[in-house]
Amino acid sequence: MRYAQLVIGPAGSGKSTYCSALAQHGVDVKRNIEVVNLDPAAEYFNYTPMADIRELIHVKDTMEDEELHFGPNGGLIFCIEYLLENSDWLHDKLGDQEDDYILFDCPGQIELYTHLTAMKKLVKQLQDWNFSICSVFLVDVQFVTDGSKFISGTMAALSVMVNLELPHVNILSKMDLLSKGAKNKLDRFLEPDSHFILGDIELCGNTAFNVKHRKLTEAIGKLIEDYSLVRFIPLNLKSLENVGDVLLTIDNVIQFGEDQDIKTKDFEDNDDT
Ligand SMILES: Nc1nc2c(ncn2[C@@H]2O[C@H](COP(=O)(O)OP(=O)(O)OP(=O)(O)O)[C@@H](O)[C@H]2O)c(=O)[nH]1
Ligand SMILES: [Mg+2]
Repeated sequence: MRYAQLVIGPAGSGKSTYCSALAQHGVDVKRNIEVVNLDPAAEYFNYTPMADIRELIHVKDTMEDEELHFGPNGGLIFCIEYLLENSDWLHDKLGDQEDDYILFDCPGQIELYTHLTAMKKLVKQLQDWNFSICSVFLVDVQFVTDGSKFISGTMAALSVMVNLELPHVNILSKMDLLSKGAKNKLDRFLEPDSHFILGDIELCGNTAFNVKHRKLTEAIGKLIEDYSLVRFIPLNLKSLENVGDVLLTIDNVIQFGEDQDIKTKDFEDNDDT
């Protein structure tokens, strides 16, 4: 078995920073964590990738091509489909090391995860190569600090979960940037309590539309609460302990380390006899 995190989320949510921080954390705790760059338009990241899609195809190739003439978003989708058609390239780059742990740093176009099929096909390919994989959806915490934004962030997470059909972890990134007041408020959101979230939704006038709209928001809030549909884990990359905890949560989801535990236990049992 091999292990992977599909690191996804909106543009600028901190995916590449997360990947490089986790790779560095791996070095600190003597764990091998590799990163693969899957963003064909990436300009800068702070890690040494074990594979980089830009070596295969760059989004500029698709935009400058006389026949294709894509814009940046269409070009990106073309690149991911091109990668799927040339999966041998990725297979070679990934090698076949048992117990490998790889982060896939994905592009920031949210439509790739909410309704297009290219990412799903990529996931299927990785599973066929024996990867235990989960999606890690990053949301910039600064975009969910009031009630209505929190609900819309939650709905975005939910549509990604439904589309990818993978074990899934939602992360609130950039916690280090949050003020103390905002942090306290967020704590109330994180214990799903739709009444608190709803109390934080501003009503601009009591027009018939606003009243209806509020009812809808309440219904969605209640649905999320009653079914515990979406949970977020806050991540502060500046806290070593927090990074370790988040990694452990994800390890459990992809069952990383379970074999090792069993092996250790067998050994201990043998010792007793
Ligand atoms: N303070 C702080 N800044 C962060 C953190 N994570 C990311 N940033 C900053 O946010 C910006 C975007 O970060 P990236 O890691 O490039 O985000 P991304 O999701 O990879 O962006 P795209 O690949 O363009 O979609 C950069 O300026 C980062 O320095 C964080 O945990 N704390
Ligand atoms: Mg990036």
